[in-house]
Amino acid sequence: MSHKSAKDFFRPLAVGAPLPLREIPARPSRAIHFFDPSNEKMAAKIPGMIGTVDVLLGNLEDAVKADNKVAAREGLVKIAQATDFGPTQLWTRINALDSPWVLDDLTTLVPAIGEKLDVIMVPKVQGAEDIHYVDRLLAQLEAKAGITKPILIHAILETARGVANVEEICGASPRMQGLSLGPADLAADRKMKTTRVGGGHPGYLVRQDPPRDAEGNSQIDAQRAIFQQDLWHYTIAKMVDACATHGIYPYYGPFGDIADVVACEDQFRNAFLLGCVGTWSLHPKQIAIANRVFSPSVEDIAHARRVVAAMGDGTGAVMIDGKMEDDASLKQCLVLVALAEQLAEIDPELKKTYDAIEVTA
Ligand SMILES: CC(C)(COP(=O)(O)OP(=O)(O)OC[C@H]1O[C@@H](n2cnc3c(N)ncnc32)[C@H](O)[C@@H]1OP(=O)(O)O)[C@@H](O)C(=O)NCCC(=O)NCCSC(=O)C[C@](C)(O)C(=O)O
Ligand SMILES: [Mg+2]
Repeated sequence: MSHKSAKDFFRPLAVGAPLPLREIPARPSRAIHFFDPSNEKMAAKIPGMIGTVDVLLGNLEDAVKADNKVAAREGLVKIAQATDFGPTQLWTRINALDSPWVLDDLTTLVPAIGEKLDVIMVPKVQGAEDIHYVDRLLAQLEAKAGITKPILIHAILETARGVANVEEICGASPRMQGLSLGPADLAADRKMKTTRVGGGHPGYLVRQDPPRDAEGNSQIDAQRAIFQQDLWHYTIAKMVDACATHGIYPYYGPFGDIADVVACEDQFRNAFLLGCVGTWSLHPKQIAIANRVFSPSVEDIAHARRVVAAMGDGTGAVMIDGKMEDDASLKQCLVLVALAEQLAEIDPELKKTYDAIEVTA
């Protein structure tokens, strides 16, 4: 097997293409909001959403009817050309690499709106070879169109092989920006026996042991607590480790039960706590949930700042409220403080909230 030299990653893959980035910027992306550019009612709402959501994503793949694929592509070009996105990022999800639409997606979008597109999400990525294909093609198209900044790639993990190859996918190109979980396709590909788009399942549970009677016999019919488990824990944890290893960003993905805003918030928060930086929003009402969950809470920031203040030069151990804090808990607190600072830069309301926190001794 041949390997690139380390320095090859810093050279463009086509003469005249922009230089690859050495670091992926940590731009806030709490919610990646999906819209179908062929749906005129939905598309009309997009300019008004700028500034209220971190990422707007024109979706061309699944959830867009086959008859509307060309209209979606052309609709995205029209919206992007006519709109100043200000602080909001513009992403797209192209069709799958084995579909009849993807080549036209790329050869249309890059020349027409390549300067405005921050990230291209590639669905159903199986291994590094899929990223290499898109990487080279993007470089050629960028060079031809005179694009000045490299368009980044985000891969959706939605096949068993993609999950098995997650490490090589993350490291396949300096364009790799991050990963999202694609729970619906992944469930189908793995032959899981669920029928939902993300979220939990009441059958995936652990049950409390049965109580015993005076003779020591198990009372299996007694009332026992059950604890529903998270179907996605393994995959998300694997994604988080692979992304952290490669300096890129993990995201949860879709939560299809739009009406169940409570369970949606729980699923998002699990991902936030495990290390994800954001999630998807399929419906306008999921944006506020994502923004709330993926912004550190006032309590967390108040505590983090207290630890930072108490830890002085960052070494040693101190007691705060009966708990030991040391170098490693300080590092966790610094993750939260840094995230709050990034978010405050783009979200004036949040800045006011964080600025108002008083640090107690
Ligand atoms: C769920 C649906 C059908 C409910 O659509 P609805 O019309 O029934 O909803 P509504 O509550 O009646 O809508 C209220 C208003 O909001 C608008 N609206 C509604 N949604 C949006 C939106 N996203 N962006 C902007 N506006 C939106 C809608 O047009 C309407 O406007 P109106 O008040 O003027 O009548 C609709 O929200 C929708 O199509 N959302 C996007 C779905 C999507 O992108 N799915 C693909 C991603 S998930 C996936 O692919 C899986 C994955 C990763 O690949 C894998 O796990 O394998
Ligand atoms: Mg999918």
